[in-house]
Amino acid sequence: MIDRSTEIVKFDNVGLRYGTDPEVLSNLSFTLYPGSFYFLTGASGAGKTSLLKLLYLAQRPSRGAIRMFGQDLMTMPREKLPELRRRLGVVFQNFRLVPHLTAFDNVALPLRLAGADEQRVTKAVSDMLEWVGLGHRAQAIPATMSGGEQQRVAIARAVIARPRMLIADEPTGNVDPDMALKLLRLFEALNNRVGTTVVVATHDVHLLKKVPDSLIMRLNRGQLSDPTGALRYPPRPAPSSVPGSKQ
Ligand SMILES: Nc1ncnc2c1ncn2[C@@H]1O[C@H](COP(=O)(O)OP(=O)(O)OP(=O)(O)O)[C@@H](O)[C@H]1O
Repeated sequence: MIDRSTEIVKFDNVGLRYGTDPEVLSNLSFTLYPGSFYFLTGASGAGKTSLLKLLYLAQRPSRGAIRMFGQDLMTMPREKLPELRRRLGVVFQNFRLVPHLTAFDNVALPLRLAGADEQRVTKAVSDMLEWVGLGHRAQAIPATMSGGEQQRVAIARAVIARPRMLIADEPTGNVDPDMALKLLRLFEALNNRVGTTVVVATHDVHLLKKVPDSLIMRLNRGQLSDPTGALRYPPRPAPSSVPGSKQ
C-alpha cells in the first residue's frame, strides 16, 4: 500500500503569476515522494524554472497550497524558511557561486554552515572536486573558470551535504555529453544511496533515457502532464534507513 504520509512535497491546485501578468503556472496538483528521481521537461518558457523556484522556496505561489517535509508553506512563519532550505540542494541555471570564494570554498559552504569539522570538510570537498573533474581547479575563483567548470562547482556544492531534495535547473547545459552523463550518475548515486529526492529540469530529451527509474513531469504552457505516471504513484518504496545519510 502507498504510504502517502511520506511525501516530500505536495502541491494542491497551485498557480503562479508574476505581477499582474497572466498565470505562468496553473492548476498544479502533484506529490513528490522520497527517493524518487524526476525529470521536469517542457519547451522554453513552459514554466520549468518557475516551478523549481516554488520548490526551492524562492517564490511563493499566487494561489493554492504547498506542503513540504510535512509543513504547510502558506502558514509557516518566515523565520522557519532557512531551516527548510537547508534540507535542499539547488543547482541554479546561472550557478550563483560566491564570486570571491575559491571553487573549494564554494563547495565547502554547506558543510561549514552545518558545522562540519575542517578535517571532514577537506576530505569531502577534495573527493567531490575530483569526482567532477576539478581537483586541479580547487583554488580557482569563479571568474577564472569556464561555464562548464562553474556548473560543476555548483553541482558539487548542491550535493556535498547530501540534501533531502536536490533541485537542478538545466544542470548539464554547459558540459559535454560525457560529463553530462557523469553528473547524472552523481545524482543517481545520491538518489540510490542516500535516498535524496531528485528533480532535474531539462529540455535535453536524450538525458531522460539515461536514468532508467526516472519519472517524467512535462510542462506545457504552465500545465503539467504525466507521461510516466510520476504524479500518481510513488515509483518505489523510500529507503527505510541509509547508512551515512544525514537525513
Ligand atoms: N521574474 C519574472 N517576471 C515576469 N515574468 C517571468 C519571470 N520569470 C519568468 N517569467 C515568465 O514566465 C514564463 C515561464 O518562464 P520560465 O523561466 O519558468 O520557463 P522555462 O520553462 O524555465 O524556460 P527556459 O527553458 O527557457 O529556461 C515565461 O513566459 C517567462 O517570460
